[in-house]
Amino acid sequence: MIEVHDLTKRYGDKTAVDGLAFTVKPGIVTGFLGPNGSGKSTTMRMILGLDRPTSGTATVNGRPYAEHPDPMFQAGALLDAKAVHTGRTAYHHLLALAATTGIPKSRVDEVIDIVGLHEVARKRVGGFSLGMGQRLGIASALLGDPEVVILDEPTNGLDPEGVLWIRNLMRDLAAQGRTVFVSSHLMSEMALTAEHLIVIGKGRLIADVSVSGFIESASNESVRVRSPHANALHDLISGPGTTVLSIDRGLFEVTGLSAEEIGDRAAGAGIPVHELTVIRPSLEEAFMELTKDAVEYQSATIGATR
Ligand SMILES: Nc1ncnc2c1ncn2[C@@H]1O[C@H](COP(=O)(O)OP(=O)(O)OP(=O)(O)O)[C@@H](O)[C@H]1O
Repeated sequence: MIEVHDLTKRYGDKTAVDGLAFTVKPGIVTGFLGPNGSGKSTTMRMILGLDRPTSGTATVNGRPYAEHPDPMFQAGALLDAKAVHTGRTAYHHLLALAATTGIPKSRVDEVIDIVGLHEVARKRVGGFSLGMGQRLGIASALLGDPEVVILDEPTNGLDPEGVLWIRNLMRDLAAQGRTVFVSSHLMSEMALTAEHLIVIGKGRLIADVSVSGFIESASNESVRVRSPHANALHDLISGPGTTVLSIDRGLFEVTGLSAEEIGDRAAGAGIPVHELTVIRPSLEEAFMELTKDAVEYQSATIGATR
């Protein structure tokens, strides 16, 4: 379990994290979402005792991470996969980590198997691909068989096979009862992996919501309907609780009525319909909408691409 209370981090006059409060529960994957620069890495670093909060607290399994006598067994993290000694083999990198933290040698072979690095374990890390480096970073995180696993953008730059592997691994770790906290700036990726979401923007909490709740609130659908009898159709579907936008001649975008209702009404009135399309915003669009006021460097064309 991770608990964050009123967590704030300032760098000079820049507030990177601004009064964050949330709980990350065991047994599920929790996605930590936010646009670039929103404070995800800084928050994770404070949870792991690598940055000192300006104010507030972050605890792992009930205590600040650094105050645990056995931190490697409490939480394992992948923050920067490139932070390894490139001259060492993967095996020796993990062995050195294990030796300095009182973890038995047998666990090194176990984590190498878990992450599928068996064939390259005796090769120097300097020659590793990005995906192999991510796997090694995850092996290091799992070395202490920790209750809490924290991964900062673990799928960044990976090929589809690597993305799928990490997705399944996170789900398995959660199914084993662990707390899995994973950051991303991609809503679509989190929708496939996480059960719960903590969304931040400009260091502030924007949403603490289940993925299914987010999808439900995001699926604010509308219906596009086209008919050569534009006026008759307009009269038929207009009314309280319905919004009818005229897009083009005979083409309307309707909210407040389902496609079935519109189709049935038109059929009942003998009005021909040439198009009936349900329009649902993508999760990525819903996420952009949610965080639009909290994006640090907004592109001028963002609206035009929707
Ligand atoms: N050591 C530092 N000194 C000054 N400013 C910093 C420092 N570390 C982070 N920041 C600033 O704090 C803000 C939050 O950064 P952070 O890296 O935590 O965001 P993020 O959500 O992880 O972003 P990204 O997805 O781009 O990695 C940014 O504006 C960043 O420039």
